[in-house]
Amino acid sequence: MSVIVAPSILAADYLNLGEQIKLVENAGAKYLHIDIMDGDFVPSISYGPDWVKQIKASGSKLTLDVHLMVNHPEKIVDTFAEAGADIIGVHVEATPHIHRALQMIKNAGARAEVVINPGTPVALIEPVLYMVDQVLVMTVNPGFGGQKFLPEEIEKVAQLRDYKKSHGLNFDIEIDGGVNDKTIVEAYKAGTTVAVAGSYVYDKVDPAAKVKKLIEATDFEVD
Ligand SMILES: O=C(CO)[C@H](O)[C@H](O)COP(=O)(O)O
Repeated sequence: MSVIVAPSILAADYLNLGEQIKLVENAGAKYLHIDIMDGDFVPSISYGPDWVKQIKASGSKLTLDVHLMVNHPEKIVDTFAEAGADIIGVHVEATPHIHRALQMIKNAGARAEVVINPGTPVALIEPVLYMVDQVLVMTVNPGFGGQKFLPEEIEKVAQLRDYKKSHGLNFDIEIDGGVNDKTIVEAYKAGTTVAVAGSYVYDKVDPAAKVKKLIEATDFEVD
């Protein structure tokens, strides 16, 4: 068993996006991570639902893992589900209506993900863990690629793994930010099942080799 690799297109070469996606898919990535940034919840602005629609229509078999770094995500979850998002992640910090936002994602036929920032404890999302398919633990503060991995976030992964076991739940645990073939190892041991990697994969050198390295680095059994 290895971690599921989710390359983040934030660091990709946008003028050759189709090719960049094929490279990681052929190398063994199963998910493609698409960061939606609104310039408000996070300082940056990225792209919108048309990107998801076009990637879906490109014939890629990758699971489209859409991370909404936006305030009031419940206003746009339907739009992204219609565009073809397979997984939609919403930040607990971005809305007073996290339960409703997750319900909307599920009603729209996508997999529901709740996301926590480094400053947010796991306890804050415990009331909604029974209804999610995936939890994303941010291992950097969201908004920018290329930041340094925060090792203290691994403890939250372990807490979530223990919660899953003690409550008989089966959600995936994803990490995002500063992931490389070194930082992934302890996070995988703690219970990470999906790893987002942006700049490590798409550093313009050899994205396929980087995906393979992440898979190889986690090619061992954990309980
Ligand atoms: O959510 C994110 C930043 O907020 C991204 O997924 C980002 O692409 C991660 O990049 P890197 O792997 O370079 O840290």
